[in-house]
Amino acid sequence: MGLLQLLKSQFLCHLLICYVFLVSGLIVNLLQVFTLPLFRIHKQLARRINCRLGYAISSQMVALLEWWSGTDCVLYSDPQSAKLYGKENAIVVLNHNFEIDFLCGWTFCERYGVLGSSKVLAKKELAYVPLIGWMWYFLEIVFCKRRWEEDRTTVVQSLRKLRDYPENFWFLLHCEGTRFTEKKHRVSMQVAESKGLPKLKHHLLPRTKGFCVTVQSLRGTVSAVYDSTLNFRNNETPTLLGVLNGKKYHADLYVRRIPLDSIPDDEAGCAAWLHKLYQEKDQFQEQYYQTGRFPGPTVSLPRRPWTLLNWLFWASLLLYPLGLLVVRVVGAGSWVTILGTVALCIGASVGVRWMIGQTEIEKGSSYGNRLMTRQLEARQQPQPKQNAKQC
Ligand SMILES: CC/C=C\C/C=C\C/C=C\C/C=C\C/C=C\C/C=C\CCC(=O)SCCNC(=O)CCNC(=O)[C@H](O)C(C)(C)COP(=O)(O)OP(=O)(O)OC[C@H]1O[C@@H](n2cnc3c(N)ncnc32)[C@H](O)[C@@H]1OP(=O)(O)O
Ligand SMILES: CCCCCCCCCCCCCCCC(=O)OC[C@@H](O)COP(=O)(O)O
Repeated sequence: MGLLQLLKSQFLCHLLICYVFLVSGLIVNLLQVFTLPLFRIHKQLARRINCRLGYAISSQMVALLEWWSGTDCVLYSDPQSAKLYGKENAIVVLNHNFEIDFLCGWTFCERYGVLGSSKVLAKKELAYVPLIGWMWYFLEIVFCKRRWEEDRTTVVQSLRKLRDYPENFWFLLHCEGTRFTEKKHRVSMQVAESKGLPKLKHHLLPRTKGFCVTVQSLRGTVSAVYDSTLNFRNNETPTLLGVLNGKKYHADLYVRRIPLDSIPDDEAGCAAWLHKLYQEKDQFQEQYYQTGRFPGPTVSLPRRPWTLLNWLFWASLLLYPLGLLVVRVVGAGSWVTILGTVALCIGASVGVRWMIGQTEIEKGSSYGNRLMTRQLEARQQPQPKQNAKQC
C-alpha cells in the first residue's frame, strides 16, 4: 500500500472530511432557509440561488468520488446524442443495483453542468436525512411514500411545479422503486409471471405509475428520456465507505437518448413501453457481464476542477478555526472541555455513519420483499372502466 493510499484509509482524514461536510452543509442549509422569503418575491431567482447552494453540498460528495477515490466514470453513448446532454431537460431512467449509483449519477450531472438542478423521485424517508434531505426541500425534489393511493396527487403536484424551472434539469427515476436484492428479484419475477411479462435477469420488474405520470406531467418541458444502464467492471460491489477509504472503482454507464415524443401518453401504452425498455436494459446488462462492455462508442468526459475547488474553499474556511479550537481546548487543560470535544467528535462520526447507512443495501427497506397479494388479487377481479389518460 502506497503512502497516499495509507493516508486515505486513516480515520483522522475521514473525520476531517466529515467535519467539513457537516459544518459546510449546516451553513448552506441555513443560507437556504434565508432564501425562503425570496421564493415569494422572485421565485426564479430563489431557485437559481438554491441550485448553487445545493451544488456546494452535493459536489463535495462528487469530489470524494472523483478526486479522493479517483473512481473512473466512463460514458457509453452515441456522440450526436451526447452533444445535447446538459443542454435540455430530460428524464433519466436508471437501474438500481449499487450503493453508490446515486453518486455516479451525480458525477455525470456534474460533468454536464446540471448537478445543482438535478432532481429525483425519492422515497419520503430521504427527506429526513440531515443536510442532503434538507437541501432537497429547497431544490423541489419530488418525494413519494411508495403508496400510490397517497402519492398520486402529491407527486403530480410536485412534478407540475417543475414545468417552469429556470435551469436545465435531469429528473432521475429508479423505476424498480428499490435496490436489487435476490429476494426482491424473486418476488418481482413472480409478479412478472402473474402479468404474463417476460422475466428479467438483472433488474426488478419496473413500477410503471411514477414513470407514466412523470412523462404526462413533464411533456412539453422535457425533451427526452435518457435510458441509463450502470455497471462496474470486474464485478466490483462499490460502497460509500469504500469511497471514503479512497478505494478506486470503475463505473461504466450506457446512455441512450429517446425523444419524449416517441413515448405513448396513455397509461397502458406507456407502461408497456417501460416494460419493453427494461427488457432491453436487461440485454445490455447481459452483454456487459459477457463481454465487459456496453454497446457503442465511449464519450470522453474528463472530470472538472470545480468540485475540488469547492471542497478546498470549505476546507480552508473551516479547518483553520477547528485547529485554533483544538489548540485552545488542549491548552486550557480542562478535562471537562476535552471530554466534551471528544464526545462531540464521536457524536458527529456516529451521525455521519448513520447517513452512510442510508446508502447500504443490507439496511434497505422491505419494499418489494413480499408479494402484495392485495394488488395481485385486485388484478384478478373485474376492473371498473378507467380513464385511459389517468395513471
Ligand atoms: C448522460 C448521463 C445520464 C444519466 C446520468 C444518471 C443519473 C443522474 C440523474 C439525476 C441525479 C439526481 C439525483 C440523484 C441523487 C440521489 C437520489 C438517489 C436515490 C433516491 C431514489 C429513491 O428513493 S428510489 C425509491 C423511490 N422512487 C420510486 O419508487 C420510483 C419508482 N416507483 C414508482 O414509480 C411507483 O409507481 C410509485 C412510487 C409512484 C408508487 O408506488 P407503489 O408501490 O404504490 O406502486 P405501484 O402502484 O406502482 O406498485 C404496484 C404495481 O407494481 C407491481 N409490482 C411489481 N413488483 C411488485 C412487488 N414486488 N410486489 C407487489 N407489486 C409489484 C404490481 O403488480 C402493481 O402493478 P400495476 O400493474 O397495478 O401497476
Ligand atoms: C463528503 C463527505 C461524505 C459524508 C457522507 C454523507 C453521506 C450522506 C449520504 C446520503 C445520501 C442519500 C442518498 C441515498 C440514495 C439511495 O440509495 O436511496 C435508496 C432508495 O433509492 C431505495 O431504498 P431501498 O428501498 O431501501 O432500497
